[in-house]
Amino acid sequence: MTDIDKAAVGAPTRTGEGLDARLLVVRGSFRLDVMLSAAPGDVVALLGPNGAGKTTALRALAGLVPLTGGHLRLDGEQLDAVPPESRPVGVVFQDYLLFPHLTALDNVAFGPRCHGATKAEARAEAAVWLERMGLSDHAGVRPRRLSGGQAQRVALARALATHPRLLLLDEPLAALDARTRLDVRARLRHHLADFEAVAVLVTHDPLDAMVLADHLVVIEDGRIVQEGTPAHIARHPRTDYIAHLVGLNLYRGEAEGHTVRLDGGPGITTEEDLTGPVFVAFPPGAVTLYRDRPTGTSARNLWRCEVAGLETHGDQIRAALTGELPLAADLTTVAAAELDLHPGATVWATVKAAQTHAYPA
Ligand SMILES: Nc1ncnc2c1ncn2[C@@H]1O[C@H](COP(=O)(O)OP(=O)(O)OP(=O)(O)O)[C@@H](O)[C@H]1O
Repeated sequence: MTDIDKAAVGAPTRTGEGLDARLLVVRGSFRLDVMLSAAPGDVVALLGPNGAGKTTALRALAGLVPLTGGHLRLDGEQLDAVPPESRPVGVVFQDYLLFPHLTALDNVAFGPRCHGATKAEARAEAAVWLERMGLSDHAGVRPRRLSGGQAQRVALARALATHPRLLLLDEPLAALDARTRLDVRARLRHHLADFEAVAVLVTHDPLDAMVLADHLVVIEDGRIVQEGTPAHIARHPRTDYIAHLVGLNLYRGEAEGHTVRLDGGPGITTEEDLTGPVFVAFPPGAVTLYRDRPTGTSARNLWRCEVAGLETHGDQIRAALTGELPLAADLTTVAAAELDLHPGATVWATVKAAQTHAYPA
């Protein structure tokens, strides 16, 4: 099954429920052209580097940026021409965008009120949502007295209180510090699991995407370069950007049996027996480094490299290597000291065939 086949898992149902969109937006020299489909209950994450077009896609779904072409259907209804305020869409922005002069309760009540509820109904609904967010005690508080995590929970309550058929989240955790982020991520996961409509999340952070979404859409330069489940994408990256995100060395070449000949580079011996264009990936932790050419190693892959740079990576040292094969290798601080690694040092890198993973390109 290809990645595009896998996308069908999140396709709208035959009754037309869910999201079915082709977003074509031209802004100056930038062109976004992405197809998005999702069934009710799906959480889709748009992931990609700066300037890839994620926010433009989200704003197009919200109606804040007009479509240059394509279509946008939600639960069978054509939304292209529906103004943003009339769309059944809830939006949560990175910087919350709460009304500073309204209390938390009235911020949340604003959503239902705009959708026609009476003041009393809207406030009753808002109280329920604040309670679900664990914020009943803060109902009378204005935004400037809320922490970042609390403000983001109010913003989420405000979006959910309108019972949107499409929930859009633009980098919802980006403004939070690491600890708050953990807490809000866990809560968000819980609320998204209960959410019965389609949710689309924009993020830079692979962890947010992996934890929160069941379908990832990776956008680079206005186009979808890969989509599928988080587990599939983490194991089968198809671009350097994704490989880097999930922490893998990635190469492209031509397989003949257990050997993959890289374009203009050396061969890699792999576990898989394949023929034709393939990707080969292996984690930096699978690389063993030696200062002298090792003898008697059972590893099938051996390359002569040069250390280009060293940086700490968690409790490990990550070495960037150039030479026969550019690669990243992780080693302990003790090992790095024993090998006397420094930029410019020559090293030999080995990787066992069993630790590589090859798959058709
Ligand atoms: N108002 C605008 N007018 C013209 N071009 C714009 C406008 N806003 C954004 N762009 C361009 O559209 C492209 C996509 O931007 P967008 O903000 O959608 O990317 P992104 O993936 O969300 O990036 P980031 O992660 O940095 O937010 C960029 O090249 C940007 O320069």
